[in-house]
Order: sequence, then C-alpha cells, then structure tokens
Amino acid sequence: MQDKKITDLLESFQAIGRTKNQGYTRTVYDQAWCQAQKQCVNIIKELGLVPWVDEIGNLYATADLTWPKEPVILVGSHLDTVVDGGLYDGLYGALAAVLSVSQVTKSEQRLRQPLVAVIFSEEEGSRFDATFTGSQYLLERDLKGFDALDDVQGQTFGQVRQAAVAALSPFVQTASCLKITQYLELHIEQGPILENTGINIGIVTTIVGQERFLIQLVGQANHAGTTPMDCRDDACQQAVSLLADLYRELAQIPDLRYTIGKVQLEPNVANVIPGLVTFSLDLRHQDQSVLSEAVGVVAKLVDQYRAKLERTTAVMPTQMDMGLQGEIAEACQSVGLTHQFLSSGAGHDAQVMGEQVPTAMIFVPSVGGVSHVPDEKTTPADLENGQRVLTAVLAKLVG
Ligand SMILES: NC(=O)N[C@H](N)C(=O)O
Ligand SMILES: [Zn+2]
Ligand SMILES: [Zn+2]
Repeated sequence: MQDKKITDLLESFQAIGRTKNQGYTRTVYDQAWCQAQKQCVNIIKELGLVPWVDEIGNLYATADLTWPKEPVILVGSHLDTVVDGGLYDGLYGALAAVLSVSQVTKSEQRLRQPLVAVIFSEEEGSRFDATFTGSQYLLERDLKGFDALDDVQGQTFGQVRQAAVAALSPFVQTASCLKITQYLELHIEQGPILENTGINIGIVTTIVGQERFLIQLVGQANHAGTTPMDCRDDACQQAVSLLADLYRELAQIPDLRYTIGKVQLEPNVANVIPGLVTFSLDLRHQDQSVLSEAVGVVAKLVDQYRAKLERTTAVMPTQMDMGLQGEIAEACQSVGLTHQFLSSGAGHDAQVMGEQVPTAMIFVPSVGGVSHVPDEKTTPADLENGQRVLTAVLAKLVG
C-alpha cells in the first residue's frame, strides 16, 4: 500500500455513514463512526504503522511498536462529521496525516524525533453539546464531565464512549501521555478564498474565537384547541420574539458571525402549545473583545426574557506559530506550489492545540467554497497538493 494516494484512502470511506442526501453522518461513537475508525485502523496497518487508542477514542499511528517516550511532532485532524456533512472535513487531514507520517518514516531519512499521526475522536459537537473533546482530552487527560452529557436519544457520552473504545481495543494498543513539541493540521478551507484567488495552498495565520450557547425558554404546555389565546404561556412565541431581538442586535456588531442552527420544541406536537424551547447560538469573531461584547448583548436579552443561558463552547481566537507558517511557505516553494496567508473562520482542533504547543494549519481549496453540506468537494489535484506539502514540512522538521 506504499504507493497509495490520499484520494484512494478517502475513496474507501465513501460507503460509510452515507446519507439519503449523498452526504455523510458520522457523529462521535455512532455506528458509522465506529466503522470508519476500524477502516482507519486497517489503513494504518496497511501503511506499516502501529495503531494506538486512548480513553476518549483518539486514534494514533506511529512507526514503532513502542509508544514514544521522547517528545514528538503530532499531525492530524478529526474523524467525526456534522449531520449530513461532506466527505472531506476532518477525514482528509486525518488520513493525510497517517499517509505523510508513513511516507516520512519509510524514507531513507534519519528522523530527529518521532512523528505521530492523530485522528481526533470528535471536533464538531454534532452529537453532544461539547466540541473539541478529542483534542481537549489529549492535552489535559481529563474527561472534564463529558461522560455525563446526554445525546437527543438520552444516551450518555460515557456509555457510548466506553462501548466504542472497547470495540476497538482488540485491534489496537493503548496510548498514554505524549510530549508534543509541534502540531500540524491539514484541512479543506471550507470557504471561497483560495478558489477565488487561484492559489494552491492556504497558510493559516489565525483561527477565530468561538462561543456556543444553549438558550432555553420555559412556557406552559397545554391543549391547542381549548386554551384561549390570551391565557397561553407559549414558549415558541417567546422564542420567536427573542430570536428576532437577537438577530437585530447582533447585526449591529461589525464582522460578527452569528448562527442559530438548532431549535428544539417540546413536546414538538402539532396540537400541544410548546412548553419548552431550546435553541443554539454560535458566535465567532477574530477579536476576543468583540466576541465578549456580543456575549454581553446576548446575556442582557436572555435576561430580559427570563430565559436560561448555558455556554457549551468557548475558545479564544488563536494565533498560529510564525516559524511553522514559514516552514509551510518554504515547503510550498520546494514542491512548486503557490501559497497565501489567510485566517480561518471555522474552528479547528489546531486552536485547542495552539493554546499549548506551536501549531500551524495548511488549507486546500474548497470547490464553490461550500462545507458542512453533502456538496463539499476538493479536487483530487488539490487533495494531493496539500498532502505533498504536509509530507515536505514533516520531512524538513524531522530532518
Ligand atoms: N472546521 C470546522 O468545520 N470546525 C468546526 N466544528 C466549526 O467551525 O464549527
Ligand atoms: Zn466541520
Ligand atoms: Zn474540520
């Protein structure tokens, strides 16, 4: 399998977690996720590397049978998807990491330090209301209360996590702590910049800060036909008014990205007045002070409506390492590709890692600038370009 290409590796996932809309749903620890993880184990072994797993289900690939004790360079991305997402978000960078580690470790070159590829268990927050759980766990070795979280079916993170990791453990070894000197992540851009400029490779300078909330409004469930209109406490009606206020007020903050992507009514039945509405709010900005200002606006409005506000994600805007950005620029030149510097409006494990270790990201163009939808696409040439650059950077760093 030495001459396998990144496109071949991605192709082997085309039937896993496929949806009726021709997208992919692989939320953490679900059936498709477990199947995809086993396929990753097969690929790791076929490429001559050794697979390892940790307690949260992060999968690692190294060259040796012994787990590295000395400091390593880590490279990877995530395995999970949003609901009805595309083939490339996360999986591309994860598989490219394994392929590049195998190529560099199999080369004639004597490595100055070990390379480890990581396939993070979860990044998107699409099943449980927690994001970046894989990378947070790697850095802190702490499940931080994740195990108590429920999904919509009432299954807990802890139950499904333990089952998923147990299912994998006959095939892999158990990973313990790593000392990491640098982290690299290759990812599709998920936006239109590279396609519009016609540049091959993006080098990320900063990643936006991101805060996610759940907002809950409580009313009184009652009969849709017998309850007079002036005697109702309709949680949906309150929510509509709060949502309109949020959209209006948040629009006043320049360059803020705000998204209400999930709304749940209870009991969600046509002839019952909703007694409870819960919706998500995702806020992003490059500048932490502006993000904090937006959070202040939200908190004030939520208070006016006597709604409940729960923060589920908070990551600061993160600067990528300047030295590693330079290494990527040099690697692009060495393989004859053009590059440009750009910031990321999407969140990444790289921003969790970047808080503790020098970190950098490489982007490849997204066709039409679309992502988190079944139509997500990157051309085979661009997929291979990104992986070549990743291999070149790793070879230089360990050479
Ligand atoms: N790259 C991504 O799509 N990551 C995140 N989960 C996000 O930006 O929402
Ligand atoms: Zn994503
Ligand atoms: Zn991603």
